[in-house]
Amino acid sequence: MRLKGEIHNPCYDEEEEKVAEENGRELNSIVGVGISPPPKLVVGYALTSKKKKSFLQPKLLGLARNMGIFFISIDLNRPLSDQGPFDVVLHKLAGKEWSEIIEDYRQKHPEVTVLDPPNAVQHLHNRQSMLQGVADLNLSDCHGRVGVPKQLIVTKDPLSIPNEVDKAGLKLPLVAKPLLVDGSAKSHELFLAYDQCSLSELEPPLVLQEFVNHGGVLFKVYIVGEAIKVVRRFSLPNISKRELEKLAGVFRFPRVSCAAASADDADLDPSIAELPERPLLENLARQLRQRLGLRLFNVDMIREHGTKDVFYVIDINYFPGYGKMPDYEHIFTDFLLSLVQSKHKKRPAT
Ligand SMILES: Nc1ncnc2c1ncn2[C@@H]1O[C@H](COP(=O)(O)OP(=O)(O)OP(=O)(O)O)[C@@H](O)[C@H]1O
Ligand SMILES: O=P(O)(O)O[C@H]1[C@H](OP(=O)(O)O)[C@@H](OP(=O)(O)O)[C@@H](O)[C@@H](O)[C@@H]1OP(=O)(O)O
Ligand SMILES: [Mg+2]
Ligand SMILES: [Mg+2]
Repeated sequence: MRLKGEIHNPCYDEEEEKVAEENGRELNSIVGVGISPPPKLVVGYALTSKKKKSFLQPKLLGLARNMGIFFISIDLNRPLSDQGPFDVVLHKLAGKEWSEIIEDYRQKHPEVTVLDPPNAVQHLHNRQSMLQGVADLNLSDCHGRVGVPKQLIVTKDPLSIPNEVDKAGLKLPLVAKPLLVDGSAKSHELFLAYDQCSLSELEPPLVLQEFVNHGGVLFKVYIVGEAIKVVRRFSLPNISKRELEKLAGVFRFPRVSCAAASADDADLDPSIAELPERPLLENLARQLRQRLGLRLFNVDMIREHGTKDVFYVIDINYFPGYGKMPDYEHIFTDFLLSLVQSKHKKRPAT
């Protein structure tokens, strides 16, 4: 017998199919034979193949299985309500159609924890709404200040950009980022602009953000429910005044901070590498969690070079590359189990 939600999905590669089948087979035998206790938690997932590979690693699946957590692939060709039953649905897929499906499912199945609500995820698909409100967070008394670099949104007419930048008082160099983040490679194509005239070469819609010197180190703050994990990553080096005077043009740069190579073990200047203080991160994460209505995201933070505690949030990502987060399998399984526990707590005693 096959479990509901396990019918062949053409998006699968063979390895993924095997993982899901193994999970399902085991779940069946546990439920059917009745030797082991029933699974505590069934997690349905709808993820891209890239995400399945990086997230559903054997170390996560193995630990989860031992804890009674089973991951089942959602079949995108069948109605979601016919699959499961799930306790949790994990999802990251692009497109309006999927958002509507998952929102409809959420409304009809309030007993299922959908991670995360599509309208909240949507908020991060636009680099303007993504950072809205970060500067207003109340982080006083909290071991540092957190802001957003000065930025300008350009939606049309590239020829007007130099003038708009001038009017807005934005200082060069600028980082140009596509306004919309839709999971495509194009939405991660970023440029550094060294002079005002060349800005008209850029393709709106985009965000122009002041480049903040930060010593070439970035802090990735991963959030999984209540848990926070921060890692250092390599980033763009400082740009000196001299360099700025010498250079003109817009230059595309690669995805520097996405590389799995962490800067955690590098021999770095301590004033640059020192992690933001824990109370600051806890406060930031708590407020962002509330404000965004999300439980799975990460925040890219930089420290203004030459300061001890002036930070900027430059990017927030939904369901980021947790596979690269140290200890992610324990953090994730603990989080999933905490969802069942909080559900039980909410249930009225009979
Ligand atoms: N305002 C800024 N000042 C200095 N460096 C910046 C700034 N904005 C971006 N960067 C650098 O460019 C990189 C990419 O920027 P950003 O994180 O906004 O793009 P992204 O495509 O959303 O990245 P991700 O892969 O994390 O989703 C950052 O990791 C950082 O190294
Ligand atoms: O590529 P990875 O798996 O590492 O994860 C990256 C993730 O890609 P994926 O969701 O397709 O996996 C990106 O998502 P989209 O914006 O493109 O939707 C974004 O969240 C990055 O910030 C993540 O890198 P990290 O911030 O964790 O270093
Ligand atoms: Mg980023
Ligand atoms: Mg991003």
